[in-house]
Amino acid sequence: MDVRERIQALADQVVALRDAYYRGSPSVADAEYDAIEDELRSLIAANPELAPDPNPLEQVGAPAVLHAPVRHSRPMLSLEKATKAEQVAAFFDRFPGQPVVVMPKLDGLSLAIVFEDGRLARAITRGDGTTGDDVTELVRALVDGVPARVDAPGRVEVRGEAMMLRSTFAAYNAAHADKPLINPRNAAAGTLRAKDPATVAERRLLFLAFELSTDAETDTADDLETGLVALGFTVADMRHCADAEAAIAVIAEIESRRNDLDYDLDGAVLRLADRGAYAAAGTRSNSPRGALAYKFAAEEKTTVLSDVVWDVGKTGKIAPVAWLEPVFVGGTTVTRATLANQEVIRAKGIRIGDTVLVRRAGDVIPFVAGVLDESKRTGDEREIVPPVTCPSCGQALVEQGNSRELFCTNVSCPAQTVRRLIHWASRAAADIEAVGGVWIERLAEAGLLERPSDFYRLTAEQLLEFDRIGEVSAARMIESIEASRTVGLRRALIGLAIPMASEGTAARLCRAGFGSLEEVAEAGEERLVAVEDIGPKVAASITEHLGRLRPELARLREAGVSLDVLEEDLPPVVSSDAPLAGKTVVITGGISDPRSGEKIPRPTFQRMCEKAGATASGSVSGSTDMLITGTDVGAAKLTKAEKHGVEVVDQGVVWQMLIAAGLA
Ligand SMILES: NC(=O)c1ccc[n+]([C@@H]2O[C@H](COP(=O)([O-])OP(=O)(O)OC[C@H]3O[C@@H](n4cnc5c(N)ncnc54)[C@H](O)[C@@H]3O)[C@@H](O)[C@H]2O)c1
Ligand SMILES: [Zn+2]
Repeated sequence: MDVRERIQALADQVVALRDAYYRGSPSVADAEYDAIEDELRSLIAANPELAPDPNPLEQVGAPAVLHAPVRHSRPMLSLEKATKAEQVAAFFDRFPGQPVVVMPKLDGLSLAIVFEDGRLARAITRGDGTTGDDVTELVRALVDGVPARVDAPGRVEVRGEAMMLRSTFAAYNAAHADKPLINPRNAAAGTLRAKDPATVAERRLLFLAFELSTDAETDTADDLETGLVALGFTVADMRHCADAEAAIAVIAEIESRRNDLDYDLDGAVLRLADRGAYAAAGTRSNSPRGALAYKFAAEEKTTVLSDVVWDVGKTGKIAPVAWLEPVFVGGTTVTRATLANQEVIRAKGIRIGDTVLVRRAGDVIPFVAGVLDESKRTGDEREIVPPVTCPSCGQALVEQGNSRELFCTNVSCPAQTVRRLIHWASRAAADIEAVGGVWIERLAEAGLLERPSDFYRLTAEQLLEFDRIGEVSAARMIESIEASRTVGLRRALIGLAIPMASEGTAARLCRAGFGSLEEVAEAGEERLVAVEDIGPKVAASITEHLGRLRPELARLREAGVSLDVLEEDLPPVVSSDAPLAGKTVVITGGISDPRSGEKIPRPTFQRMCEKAGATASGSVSGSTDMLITGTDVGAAKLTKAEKHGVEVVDQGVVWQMLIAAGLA
């Protein structure tokens, strides 16, 4: 194929892929689409005379199907892309002396919100950049962060991104396993295409603002962020940077914090902070000159599903694991991903041999989001058939719940035994660091390990029988096991892998006054449900399983393993004049000691607040009294705090209280 043909083929592909994407059913991952655009861009740059006409790279979006078309006051453009530090430096060089803000490039859906004489008049999607869809009613009903009124006369237009939070996305998919959403961006776009807000009520969105334009006579701040905040908007997290070096540092920081946020971002945006300067910089055919997008590594890619293996877990659950052709996604090479359960596989229509979309975003385990383009099928794909017997012990499996999860109920199933032993030795439990999973498996095969208490009977002599264990490693293993005898109530309970009992459950039992694992085993369901956040199902599971494990608890005790509550797991002793007495607090952002500037891990700071009488909770809700903010606080948390009328207090104020009370 000559260059002319290649350019035409790529241009056709770009048009077709955009069309599918803007209709809501992308056929490739964004990273793959971007690669096609990049190739086309560089071929055209090298052969400008061969540029196709029209050139899709000079157009925005796609002529989407519009229900209620509205023309934009000014085009809604794309952004120029950068991937290198030099490009950031070149941007600063173009605008000497101009202040620049750096903010996350939010991976949602752009909206223009128009106010007339203070009232919300219209909300419009980007569409093809010139004409978008009127989605005012949907925005009023479903999008947080768009005020119904602003205190400004004339015409005010605010642009920004409508985002589905990752937590909303996960909750929706958990509740609708039969019809899962593929990713938050697509979900946001789909929400604003709905005919009736009631049908998508569980798919709330959050609007984060990043652009402001007003009539000449309207007196608002020159600084973009100040202007948006004054109008009452939640603003994309903007940071002023004086030079390229500072901007590059902020970009790196945004990328490193990417996993801590509750929304997807696919890069960072640099933009002139002064509204007048941004407007004066003007535009190219499809992007503003006063902004630049720095792209990060993709969190979604497509790859081939080469097989599905059914894995036996520590509670006997048999879960499908996707074996993938290696793919670089979310910063690492992924070869395995979860497929949840047989109902999810069925709902998504996945087959072995399919090209699947793999997502690894935030702290979640990589998972197969679905099949994007069924037309890629060759006919050689195979159906995924769930097993009827346990792959480890051969016992017939039982199905549980709506998602028809499969379980092996054989208590002496070898695969489960090994998983439980590995779990006992894991960091969150007994933390037997020197005995890894492979050795646990060998020791179990050799008949030396069957239950947690067996670890404490192992001798160096027994270990030395194994080919690849020498004196030094045998001694290390024994020492590591020895040290784990002080495991205590909380971590022992975690280590015993009681179904439905989480790490939080174990912590709450300790704080509720239980002194030992035996006491929990004897408590009975009634006493257990009295503990905060422990429901009847969890209580029943604890009672049943700890009852069955009574002989094992006795063996652990006999081996000198502590199953008593440890001082570190008890609630701190609070004096009556404690400065935060009775307050429920949420801590967010980076924490550092104002006296030394030293970074303080959040659990350490939380512990100090608890000593000052506070009860710490993980998320802002109606029962929160105070949101304690450190550095780089996400906009979503602040919006939520505002919504619930929660007092927002800077960490500095709390540090002063803690220091004055002698608690820090
Ligand atoms: N998978 C596919 O087949 C396919 C097809 C077409 C497009 N796409 C994807 O769609 C995306 C759209 O590309 P594009 O060129 O239209 O948009 P872009 O990547 O150039 O970004 C422009 C958009 O970024 C948004 N944005 C987010 N945060 C912002 C901020 N802080 N400041 C300013 N703008 C901000 C705005 O909504 C703006 O419309 C790309 O990520 C591309 O990969 C995918
Ligand atoms: Zn089994």
